[in-house]
Amino acid sequence: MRDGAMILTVTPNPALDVTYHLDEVVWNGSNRVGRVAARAGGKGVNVARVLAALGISATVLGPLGGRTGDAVREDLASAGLRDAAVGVAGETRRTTTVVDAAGEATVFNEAGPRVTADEWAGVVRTYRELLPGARAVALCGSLPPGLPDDTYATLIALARDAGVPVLLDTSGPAFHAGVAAGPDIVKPNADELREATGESDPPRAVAALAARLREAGGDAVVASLGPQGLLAATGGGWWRARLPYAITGNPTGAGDAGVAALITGLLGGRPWPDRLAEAVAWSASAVASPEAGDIDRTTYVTARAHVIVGAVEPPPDRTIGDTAHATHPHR
Ligand SMILES: O=P(O)(O)OC[C@@]1(O)O[C@H](CO)[C@@H](O)[C@@H]1O
Repeated sequence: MRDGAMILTVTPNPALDVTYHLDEVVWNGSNRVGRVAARAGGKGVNVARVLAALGISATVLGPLGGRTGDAVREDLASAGLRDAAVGVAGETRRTTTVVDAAGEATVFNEAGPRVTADEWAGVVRTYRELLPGARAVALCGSLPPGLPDDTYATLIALARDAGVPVLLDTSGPAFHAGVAAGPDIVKPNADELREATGESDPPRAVAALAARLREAGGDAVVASLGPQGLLAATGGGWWRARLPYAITGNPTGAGDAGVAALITGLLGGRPWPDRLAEAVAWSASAVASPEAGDIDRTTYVTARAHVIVGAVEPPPDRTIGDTAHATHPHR
């Protein structure tokens, strides 16, 4: 571990996250919005925000452009987050989340601006410069139009060459290509698992993905299954972690809080059951806070005391791959 160094979060498609809070949404009707929040977002930004709240130094990297990009930069600065963003010509996107009083959230994510190869080369250059000072890297969220499917795979290879542990949280073809580059941890949700493996049964899907990840030199699949909690397949065993009760609020960003906890656990070399319990509790604390990227510490404390973590057997008809692959110093 590099003392005094930071966690680098990469968000290729950052956003100005706009959240509308209403008592009740009338679809096909006209709605009066009770409260509006607009802040810097995108998955890696949320991860950095949570890390910062936990007292861990984080740097945000990604392309930003136009007035929306300026608004994102300003918000990052006012949140005290270090930003290594690279300027691009296209206008940074907005996302809109509509949350009602029952905690039902509907998310509208714009595609984002087209990022050119030259512009992305600038981001990769900054990434290379920051890697030697990073304790870990989190690669998070969708790719904007214009970037190839192997964008994350390239960043993973660079991190591995530099000996920096890396976590990948994305979907679609970028996820497929990223897994093949062997990141230390991947964190798919139920839809991403199904999409990546063609399996609808989560344990079988996790087993299939874990086998693929191990083959590529990676280690752990931590699947977030909503109210059913986390299912993790690691080189050291399988675990399920969940809360015995439901949390209502805004679930947007809950996965990002979980990612922040997983990275913290990775750096501390904590046992997996502990890392998963932390991830579930911080995710719960994110649901209980109104905006993505925020956490509610009271909810964390209660949730941490109630998380149930247990070892589980992998599904019998699939292996999870050979655990005797070369071990990584950070695992
Ligand atoms: O379009 P992506 O990159 O997949 O997701 C973007 C996004 O919905 O994810 C975060 C919640 O995880 C929001 O802050 C953010 O805007």
